[in-house]
Amino acid sequence: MAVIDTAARLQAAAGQLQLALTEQQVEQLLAYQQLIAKWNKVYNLTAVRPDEMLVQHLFDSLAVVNPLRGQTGGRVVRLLDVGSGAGLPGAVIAICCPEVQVDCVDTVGKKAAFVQQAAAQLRLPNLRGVHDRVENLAGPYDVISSRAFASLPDFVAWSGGALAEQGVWLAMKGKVPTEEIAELPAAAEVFHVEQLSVPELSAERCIVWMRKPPREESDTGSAKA
Ligand SMILES: C[S@@+](CC[C@H](N)C(=O)[O-])C[C@H]1O[C@@H](n2cnc3c(N)ncnc32)[C@H](O)[C@@H]1O
Repeated sequence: MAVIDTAARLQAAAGQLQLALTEQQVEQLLAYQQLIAKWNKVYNLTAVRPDEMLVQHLFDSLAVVNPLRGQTGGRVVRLLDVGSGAGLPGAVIAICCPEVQVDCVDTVGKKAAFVQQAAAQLRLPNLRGVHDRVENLAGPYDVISSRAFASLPDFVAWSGGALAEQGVWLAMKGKVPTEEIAELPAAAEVFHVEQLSVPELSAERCIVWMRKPPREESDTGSAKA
């Protein structure tokens, strides 16, 4: 009964978010949530209680899927989810967007191993768990996402080396982080702050979209002396 209720809530949330999920994707999302709940004690994945995971983890992550598609236009892209923990939002993106190749990086080996295990069990060839510090990754990735990871200045500083020249950062935040935006280094600029509405959640949520500023001619070495 509980499973049926959960599936119905998930379908309703997907409808609210205007996401067309296949039956298989709904099953994968529910199975993913169950995997987190099952392995949480062993892998120390999340402090969120099992009965809160549907909204706080799944719905929250599902809310970024259409905004992401708005940026990529449905193209095949590489996405790096930084400080991904149990795979949030990376695993949810991998389930909903087969065209997105998702790498979830975390410094904690157990968490990266969990994502690898989830990818195998859920049969997701586009999902990979990477055990490393983001600072060590070179990419290039078209999109770099994070949720509950770090301040915006730290996020872009640590992951900038892995972002493609034309790539974008997708930072999931609660209230618009005005102070963090003001403290961004010159190497990153905000081009959009997108408000999100998460089903069954009254808290504020937004995406801060950032990119590398266009290079000056002098940066490219093509300017005349
Ligand atoms: C608060 S958790 C957020 C997990 C997940 N994104 C979520 O929303 O549930 C932050 C994660 O960042 C990881 N982390 C911290 N510094 C990191 C770094 N330099 N590179 C990769 N992962 C890092 C931690 O191990 C931790 O799992």
